[in-house]
Amino acid sequence: MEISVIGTGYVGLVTGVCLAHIGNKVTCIDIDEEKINTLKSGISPIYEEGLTELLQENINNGNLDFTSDYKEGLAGKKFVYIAVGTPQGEDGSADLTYIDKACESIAQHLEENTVIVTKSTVPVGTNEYIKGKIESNLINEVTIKIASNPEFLRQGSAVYDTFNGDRIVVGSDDEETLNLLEKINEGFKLPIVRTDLRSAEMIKYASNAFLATKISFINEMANLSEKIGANIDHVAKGMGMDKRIGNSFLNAGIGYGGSCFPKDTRAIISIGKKAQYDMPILENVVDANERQRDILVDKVLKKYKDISGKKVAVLGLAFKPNTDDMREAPSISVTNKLLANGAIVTAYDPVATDNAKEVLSSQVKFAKSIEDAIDGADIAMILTEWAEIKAYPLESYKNYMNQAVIFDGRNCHSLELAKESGAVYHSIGRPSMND
Ligand SMILES: NC(=O)C1=CN([C@@H]2O[C@H](COP(=O)(O)OP(=O)(O)OC[C@H]3O[C@@H](n4cnc5c(N)ncnc54)[C@H](O)[C@@H]3O)[C@@H](O)[C@H]2O)C=CC1
Ligand SMILES: O=C(O)[C@H]1O[C@H](OP(=O)(O)OP(=O)(O)OC[C@H]2O[C@@H](n3ccc(=O)[nH]c3=O)[C@H](O)[C@@H]2O)[C@H](O)[C@@H](O)[C@@H]1O
Repeated sequence: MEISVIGTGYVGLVTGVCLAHIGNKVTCIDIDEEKINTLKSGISPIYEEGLTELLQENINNGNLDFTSDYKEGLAGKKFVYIAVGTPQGEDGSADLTYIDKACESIAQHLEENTVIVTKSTVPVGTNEYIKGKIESNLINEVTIKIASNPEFLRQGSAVYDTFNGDRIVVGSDDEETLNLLEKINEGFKLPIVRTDLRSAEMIKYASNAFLATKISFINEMANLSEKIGANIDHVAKGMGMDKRIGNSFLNAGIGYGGSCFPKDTRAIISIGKKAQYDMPILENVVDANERQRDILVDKVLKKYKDISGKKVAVLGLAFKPNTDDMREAPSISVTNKLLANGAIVTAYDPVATDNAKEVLSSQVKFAKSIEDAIDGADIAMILTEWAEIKAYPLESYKNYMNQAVIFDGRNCHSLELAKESGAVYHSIGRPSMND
């Protein structure tokens, strides 16, 4: 199939590359010319395992190309995927500015009948809005069909998820469009859920909201476990063995971040408000997550009372491992709170340092290795469970720090090893060691 993908961010680029890999002829369009030039030379602007290899292979075999020119990018295409950002607006609802602009550009350059497929996460009813927006701006006499094909990939394992996800959702109010979308997606060899437009849009928000709820729930259990002398690792294991609960997404920590859970939970609350329906569960999920981000610094402040002038090493900055994305990363609020309390902060992340420099305070110093960060530090705080940070032995901290005091916001180490190491070790929802 001849496909055009609008937007080459995490979703658009991975979608475009993977659609090309299963045999489609794909042109990706982005308004960011610098990004397009980078992509044309076979370099991925984002860090995703396996992406560069697939990108280069499909450019070389002629299945994939890139342009910032809509006319060139839409020529001869039967399907146009929209994968532009839908960030959080000021009132918490999804901001559709990028969608609007993409629709206007599509309408001005569409020369034949086309199926518009929305990959971006958009509020219920937006696909109908997109159809109207494009139709009212069309220059040529063409007809468009519309479909929703929400994306469930995770950053850091985006390519893997595209070929190994649990399901693909295709939504349309037109049977023929659903058949076409099903045909395109057959190449991924995953179960396909066929549904109407609005249900497809709702499946995306309901899924992210449920996962966010699971995280806030386990964090609440962790905070209580700590107070009453239980261990959240054992609690989560015991809960997760019940298949109705499931053992994934039960890792307690300093809260969820990233470009999606925070914005999508707020967006669904806003969708509820517009439908005059309160969503008390989700409102509390969001509040609980905000509070959870403070938990680790609060532990530090409880122990030291005054951290002014103390040297704090922050290990891990990205919102989760295997990504360089800093959007809504808990490290932002943690470092701000440390600095506000007078601490001297040195941070290390294996991949996200460049992006972190853009969003963290200029007072944060950046280290090139774990050793570099903890050298001469009074306190070490683990914020992201990178494999490198997890594998770094607790015994080694004392070789560099003034005294090995570690606050682990991602429960990277077993309590047994923590005890043996002799380091003072605090974590989330578990007893402290050697304190
Ligand atoms: N990042 C993720 O892991 C996931 C994101 N989503 C959803 O997918 C959508 C896209 O998210 P990301 O890929 O993270 O966004 P992103 O911000 O990484 O990328 C968006 C891209 O669209 C481009 N763009 C903006 N306006 C444009 C226009 N008018 N024409 C052409 N290109 C334009 C930007 O230059 C940028 O390269 C959002 O709705 C998001 O909620 C869904 C599942 C996973
Ligand atoms: O809509 C989206 O953008 C995507 O959002 C999430 O993917 P992502 O944000 O990449 O990352 P996750 O692995 O889900 O982690 C999100 C946040 O939750 C936190 N988390 C996750 C799992 C857990 O058990 N505990 C926990 O605190 C992570 O540290 C991270 O900050 C969903 O997992 C994807 O299915 C979805 O497509």
